[in-house]
Amino acid sequence: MATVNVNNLNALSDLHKKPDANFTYGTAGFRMKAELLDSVIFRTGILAALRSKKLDGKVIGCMITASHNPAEDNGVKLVDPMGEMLEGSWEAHATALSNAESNEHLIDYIHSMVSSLKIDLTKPANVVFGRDTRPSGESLVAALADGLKVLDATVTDYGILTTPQLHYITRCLNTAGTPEAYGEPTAEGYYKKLAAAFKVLVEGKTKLSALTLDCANGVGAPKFKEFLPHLDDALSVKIVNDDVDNPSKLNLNSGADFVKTQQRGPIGLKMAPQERYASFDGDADRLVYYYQDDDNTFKLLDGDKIAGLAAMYIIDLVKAAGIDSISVGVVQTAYANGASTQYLRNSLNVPVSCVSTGVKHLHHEALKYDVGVYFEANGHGTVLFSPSALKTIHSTEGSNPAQAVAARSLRALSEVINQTVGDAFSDLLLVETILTQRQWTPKVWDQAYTDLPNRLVKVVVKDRSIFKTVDAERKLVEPAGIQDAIDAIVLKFRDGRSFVRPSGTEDVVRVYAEAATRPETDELAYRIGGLVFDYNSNGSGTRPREFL
Ligand SMILES: CC(=O)N[C@H]1[C@@H](OP(=O)(O)O)O[C@H](CO)[C@@H](O)[C@@H]1O
Ligand SMILES: [Mg+2]
Repeated sequence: MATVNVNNLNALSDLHKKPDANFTYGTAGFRMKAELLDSVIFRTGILAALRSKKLDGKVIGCMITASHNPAEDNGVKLVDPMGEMLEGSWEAHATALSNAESNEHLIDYIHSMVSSLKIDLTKPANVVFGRDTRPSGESLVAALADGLKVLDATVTDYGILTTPQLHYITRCLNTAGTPEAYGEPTAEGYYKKLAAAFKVLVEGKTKLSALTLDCANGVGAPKFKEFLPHLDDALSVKIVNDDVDNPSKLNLNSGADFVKTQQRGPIGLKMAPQERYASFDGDADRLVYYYQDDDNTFKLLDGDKIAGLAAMYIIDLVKAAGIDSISVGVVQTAYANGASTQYLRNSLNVPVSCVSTGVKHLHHEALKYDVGVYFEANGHGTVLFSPSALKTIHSTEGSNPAQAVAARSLRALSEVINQTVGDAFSDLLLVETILTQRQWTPKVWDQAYTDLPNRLVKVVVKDRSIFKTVDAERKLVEPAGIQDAIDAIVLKFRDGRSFVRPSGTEDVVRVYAEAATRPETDELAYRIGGLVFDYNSNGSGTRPREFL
């Protein structure tokens, strides 16, 4: 069995010493204050090389970003060969490597992986990486490169990219020269592919008024500016919050997460009634839309609304193309608004699955449908076309001109939508396609259903690990008895629904509540919040005043 060059590892690892901290590779990879990340990223480089060797030298992607987190944070996520998230069973290896206390422990763990996973160290390792606009990215890339040197990986640094661009590039590199070739493995190739498909989709339609796009002062801004010229004149976009030269502004009072959680527009953005607005998050994999109604109320068109719009459109298009062998399904999490689930099931008659929080769960479930639409309410999602659906779409010519046009649109749609991961650019083009095809204002889109008022509350507890869930995180089985208490409260509220789960990314327990009216929703959320806080005296700090 080949072994790791210990001298090489020692010399490199000494440059990236582990601080006194404990790390976990979670739903969003590693994510924390950037100053803690140097050793974690160095070791993630080693893991990426091991993963590539395990997969016979297939290219693994590595993205340095902390998405919607504040500017001082950073993080890292690995991308598997087809552009999907790192296989779940490797997350534990990432965690173990990052926590090895000494070089000896690190080497031991690598060797234990080599033997238990039968990794052939003589195989090549190929890794590509990119980063968002965070200032800490540059030195973290250097740590990553050192980690990759440990196992002599062949690397390509793609510089500053959006997260979905790196997923796209990874898939392109691994499919090049095969019948599944995904495209040119460059940002330029990505722009060309998306733009060509979008132009087909809106050809001959009257252009909509300009969309105002908030880029959260992140990587979406320079990259969307690079992309726009490829669209020629097919779409008008006015970019705001594009100040990437002031890192402290990243995600500050702007961006998809701010808009979704605060249920308001970015601070400083003057909104005009009935105009379209959209926000990206800090690494451009999330998208939400919004508008201001005639009575000046703020209206959010979140991931659930995008999923509903996309499902409605795809079902119509499949029918219009005369195809009856393709079924559409939608995947949501428990955070999806109850009204959206009702709309999908009862108005669109599509099957809806509910899975645990985290995109990998949604992605996995969506693969079970011919066309699987998946979105988290926060705006992260995409539409997956199965190989058989693609085959049908590509072989459908249509028996009349209308069917031929619909089939052509379906083909273009499968090109415009990023098949690897939720992608704000791609999702934006999807929404703009549908609104342009239908000549809809955001208000018309919004009329599909009315969201139930909802509230998300964070509860700080002493130990969130005591909260154990089942049923796609909708029910608590531990602590014992708490679910009965929740159910008893929920029963008192019209259209009431509430669930409690520990966050996978923050040290809090989240409470979600919805009910028929805003006051009832707030009362429900704060009563459950209070219940969780008080349960077995597990609350931490001062009991929030609003808790009932
Ligand atoms: C309620 C909510 O928005 N939760 C987010 C959040 O997960 P938590 O496990 O709830 O902290 O971060 C995840 C990663 O970005 C994202 O997938 C998920 O939707
Ligand atoms: Mg993101």
